[in-house]
Amino acid sequence: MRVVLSGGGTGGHIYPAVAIARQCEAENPDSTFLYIGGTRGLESKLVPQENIPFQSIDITGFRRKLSLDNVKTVMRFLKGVRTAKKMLKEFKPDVVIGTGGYVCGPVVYAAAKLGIPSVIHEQNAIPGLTNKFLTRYVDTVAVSFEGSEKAFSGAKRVVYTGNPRATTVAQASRDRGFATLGVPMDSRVVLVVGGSRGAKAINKAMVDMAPMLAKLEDVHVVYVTGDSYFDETREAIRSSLGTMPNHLHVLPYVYNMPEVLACTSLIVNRAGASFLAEITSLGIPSILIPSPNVTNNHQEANARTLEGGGASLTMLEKDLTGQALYKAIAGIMNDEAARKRMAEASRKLGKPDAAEVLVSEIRRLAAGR
Ligand SMILES: CC(=O)N[C@H]1[C@@H](OP(=O)(O)OP(=O)(O)OC[C@H]2O[C@@H](n3ccc(=O)[nH]c3=O)[C@H](O)[C@@H]2O)O[C@H](CO)[C@@H](O)[C@@H]1O
Repeated sequence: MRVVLSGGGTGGHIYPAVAIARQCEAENPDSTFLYIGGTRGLESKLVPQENIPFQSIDITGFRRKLSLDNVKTVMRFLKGVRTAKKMLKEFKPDVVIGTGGYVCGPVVYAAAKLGIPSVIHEQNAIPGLTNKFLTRYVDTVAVSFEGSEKAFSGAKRVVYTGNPRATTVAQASRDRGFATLGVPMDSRVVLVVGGSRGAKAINKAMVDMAPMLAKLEDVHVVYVTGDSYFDETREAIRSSLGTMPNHLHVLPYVYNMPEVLACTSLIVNRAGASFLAEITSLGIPSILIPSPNVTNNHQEANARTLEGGGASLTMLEKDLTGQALYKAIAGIMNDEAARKRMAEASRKLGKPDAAEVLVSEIRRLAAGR
């Protein structure tokens, strides 16, 4: 099968596309791929590292307010469609898959216009702008939440698949997670992350909380700042504590996140949909701090779903302080029964076979059925 993948901007749109490629390969090692991403998104760095052939087009997103920039965006979109058509005619895919983010707009639209079977995968319960626009052009919309089908009125076909990244993490090695972190096997690990790009508010709370962490017994705190905040955050912690404690591991980014998640006891995070699919696939309890700066406040909706199921605590950014975060972490890590109950509830919300379900839909389309 010849497959074009497109999605980007942030990790939450890129990794599901990579997970689809891995599942296609596992089922048929002769599968060939082309990933079409944006010139400026995180995908231009991550996809080549995954050894998936990568080509880029120049594209920006729409602003919600009327502005001159939107005129330029329309021009770039049309140019993007022309470029994508050329790439597709050359690669001759059996199927084209978009996983959200601006860049998949022109690529999936071009595929539909050329009559190539196409699919979009939506990670959130509320669709993003690009996927909403593409809904009426594609053959299938694959959704991550059961019941979110109704958000895609006008689609030819909507299928509940879950998020394919759930399958990747379900297969990851826990031992390799401990080994790459350099902590003893079976340590209790609390992982703190601010989505795929880091989050200033979480970084500030972590700096304030750092002196309290020594009170958590037998716990390793792995704290991922995001590339662009790494130096300043690490320095702030060092200067507040005078040293970097052994049980605190500050990292800019984690490239083998599935393995690190596999050895995590509790996660503190934003509430991006791909991350949530991953942590429920593994049954990890969580404290979620939804980003207040996303379309339709969809991260709070994501977080409330997990909280409602008993898998998570939601902490709104306006209530986030070092003290409040420490209290929430200690409350869960010092109460093993509560942590286990949350873990069980988290696992109940997971869908670890998502990639298989989605790839079987992709095969059906590629075979022209
Ligand atoms: C600000 C914004 O618009 N965020 C959106 C974006 O979030 P974002 O890109 O942050 O997405 P998620 O939090 O859902 O996923 C992040 C992905 O990056 C990976 N990862 C992250 C950090 C790291 O160090 N290493 C690593 O590999 C995670 O394992 C995960 O696969 O896409 C999500 C869709 O999925 C949306 O729900 C989010 O609202």
